This record gives sequence, structure tokens and C-alpha cells, in this order.
Amino acid sequence: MTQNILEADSVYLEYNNRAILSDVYVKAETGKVTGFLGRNGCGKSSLMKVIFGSLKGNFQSVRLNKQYQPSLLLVSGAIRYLPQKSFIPKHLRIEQICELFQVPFINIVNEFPVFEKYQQQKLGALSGGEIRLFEAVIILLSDVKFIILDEPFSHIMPLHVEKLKEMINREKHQKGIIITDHLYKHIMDVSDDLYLIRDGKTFKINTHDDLIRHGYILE
Ligand SMILES: Nc1ncnc2c1ncn2[C@@H]1O[C@H](COP(=O)(O)OP(=O)(O)OP(=O)(O)O)[C@@H](O)[C@H]1O
Repeated sequence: MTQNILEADSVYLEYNNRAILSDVYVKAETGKVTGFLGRNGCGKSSLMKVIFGSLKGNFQSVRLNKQYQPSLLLVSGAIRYLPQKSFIPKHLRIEQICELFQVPFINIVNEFPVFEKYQQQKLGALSGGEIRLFEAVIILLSDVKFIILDEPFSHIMPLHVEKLKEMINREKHQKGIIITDHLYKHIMDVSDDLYLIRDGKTFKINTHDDLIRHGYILE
């Protein structure tokens, strides 16, 4: 398996003259899950979008295998991104979406048999939680070098969260995974490298106590 490395640094992002991200370093690589935690509004989603290439910071350096990339989303086969909010048009049929993403429907059903009955249905026929799960799974199973998952566990039932975590642990052997969620215990479980974003900067987290020290959790 080819080892790929994605690095982002020197990210500087302002909204309305307010610095959101100012000193960030991210390294993701094949075989690892890189997790991000942080309070509401600290800039997690913004950072994910900057890495993906859908948001341009005031400055950023994003490199794939040491090569600078102005926008990773334009590099074929490089990256896919699960945004925080549902993103696939609801009028598309499940089998159409599988074709578009080049993820065989059977691979999704093998992971989550609950989707079998929806093959000919429009995405909009699924419940909110099922849509979220379907989108997370199709991104996770995509044949790309890196994936970004922004809040994949929110709105998903506990049994399915555990199954998603199993999939993440398996899929990381083929791709690098960047993940963020407020369900921090799940993020701690799946992450090989963990960072906290605070005051626009990234801090490496090694233990549960580090999160207390940074004021992210109480105990
Ligand atoms: N398009 C925008 N214009 C102005 N301000 C924005 C814009 N997008 C985000 N912000 C602000 O930037 C900050 C970071 O937002 P972002 O969504 O990246 O945070 P987050 O850590 O993902 O938050 P949450 O955990 O609540 O999802 C917030 O204060 C938000 O209000």
C-alpha cells in the first residue's frame, strides 16, 4: 500500500478582521486517524474546508506528498469530505449516488444491511439519521488517498456509531483519515494522533488530562 502524507501549516484565516485560525499544523497519513477537538466556533469546520480546498484562507500551505496544492479537491483521487451538514441532493436515488461516488452499493449494504431496501429510493426517503449515516459511509468507502469527516457521529444511533468506528479502523489501512466531532470519547477512541484547536492554534493531545488542562472538559 502506498504511503501518502498530507500536511497543512501556516494556515491563517480571518472572518471580518477576526482571526479564526492563525497557527495550525496538521499531518495526516495513510494508516492513521488524525482527530481534532475544540469548542463550538473554534474553527474546526473552517480548518477542514481549508484542507479540502473549498475554503481559501488568507494564507495556507497544503501539501500532498510534499507537493504544494492550491486546492486538494481539484486533485483527482486525492480527497473526499463529509461536511457537517447533509450535502448530497435529496432527489438523487441511492444507486445513482453510488455510481457517482464509484462506491458499489453492495459494499454499503455489506456494512449496513439497513440500506438494502433503499436501492431504488431517493435519498430524501431516508430518515435524517439514515441520510447522515449513508453519507458518512459512502465517503468512508471512497477510493481516495484522504478523507475528512466533520461530525460523522452526531445524529447516529449508538450501535451504528460503533460500527462506523470499526469501519474507520479498517479503512485507515488504505487511506489517511481526518476527523472531528463533539462526541470526544469516540474521537479519542479512533484517533492515532489527536489535536485540540484553541485560540486559533493546534495543541497535541496525548492524554485525557491534557483536555482538562486546556479547559475542554471538566474531569
Ligand atoms: N462564512 C463565515 N463568515 C463569518 N464568520 C464565520 C463564517 N463561517 C464561520 N464563521 C465563524 O468562524 C468561527 C469558526 O467557525 P467554524 O464553523 O469553523 O467552527 P467550529 O469549530 O466548526 O464550530 P462548531 O463546533 O460549532 O461546528 C465561528 O465563530 C463562526 O461564527
